[in-house]
Amino acid sequence: MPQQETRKISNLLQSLNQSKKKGLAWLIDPDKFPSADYFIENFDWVKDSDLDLILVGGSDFERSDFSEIIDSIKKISGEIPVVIFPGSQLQLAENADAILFLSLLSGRNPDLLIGQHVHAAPKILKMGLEVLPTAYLLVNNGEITRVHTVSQTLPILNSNPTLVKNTALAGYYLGLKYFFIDAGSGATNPVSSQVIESVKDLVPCPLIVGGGIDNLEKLKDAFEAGADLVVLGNVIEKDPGFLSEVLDYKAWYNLSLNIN
Ligand SMILES: CC(C)=CCC/C(C)=C/CC/C(C)=C/CC/C(C)=C/COP(=O)(O)OP(=O)(O)O
Ligand SMILES: O=P(O)(O)OC[C@@H](O)CO
Ligand SMILES: [Mg+2]
Repeated sequence: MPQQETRKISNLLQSLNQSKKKGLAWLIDPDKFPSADYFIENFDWVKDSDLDLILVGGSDFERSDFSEIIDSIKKISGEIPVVIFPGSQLQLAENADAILFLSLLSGRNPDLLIGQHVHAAPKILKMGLEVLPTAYLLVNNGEITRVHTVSQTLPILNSNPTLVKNTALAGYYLGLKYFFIDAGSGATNPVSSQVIESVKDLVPCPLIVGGGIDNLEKLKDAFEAGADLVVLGNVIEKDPGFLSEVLDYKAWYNLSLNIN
């Protein structure tokens, strides 16, 4: 029987959702992972920060050293959970703290709705990873990013919040517990506030938002629209210093929630 004893990340996401405090996740793309030394030199301070989560995954990753990369990340993560954000069932490692068990609901590619999952499930059971059943929706202004190409699916349009809502509701009725709306890595336009608000109003679950969020204004828009956890990837690759700036902003934002 699967043992679902560890619920550390589940509790973390639920508590962000219930407290209305905002969380930040840093996405590390293993394809672009520079070296363990680069990480320690530039990000050793992260273990003492209030970063909520580190996600690791990529659309194209095919190397066999996924768990070595996670080991290197663990050197700078301290108590911050390291969670797999898998592009495929090849991105699994038992030294991670949990896995986003994604089903790509915005598309109609059966392999990403249930196929990869059947291959991954017995491996995950053996590894004893905490599993986070997650509805994954790609939503943007029609741009084709890497994840669309790899998944052979089209995004739902920001201009069609009704379809996003109906898709999220179907995911909720299927029993999925976490919702991740992603514009795609490096998207020019992030998920719109209207889309975030409409899912937030409908689904009483932790809401993760990412893709193309590359400045504080876009981060603020996502927080205000109702994202519980915002994912940043490309912007940190381009400007590692932005991570500390954004963490300061999150601290200020959460403090202002207490005051208002
Ligand atoms: C449940 C398991 C084990 C697998 C299923 C995995 C599913 C459904 C994946 C959905 C489609 C997919 C390919 C998602 C990839 C998401 C991801 C990790 C994106 C990270 O960003 P990149 O797109 O690699 O960024 P760059 O374009 O910057 O390289
Ligand atoms: O790299 P960015 O654009 O921040 O996107 C992060 C993540 O949501 C991609 O799946
Ligand atoms: Mg990638």
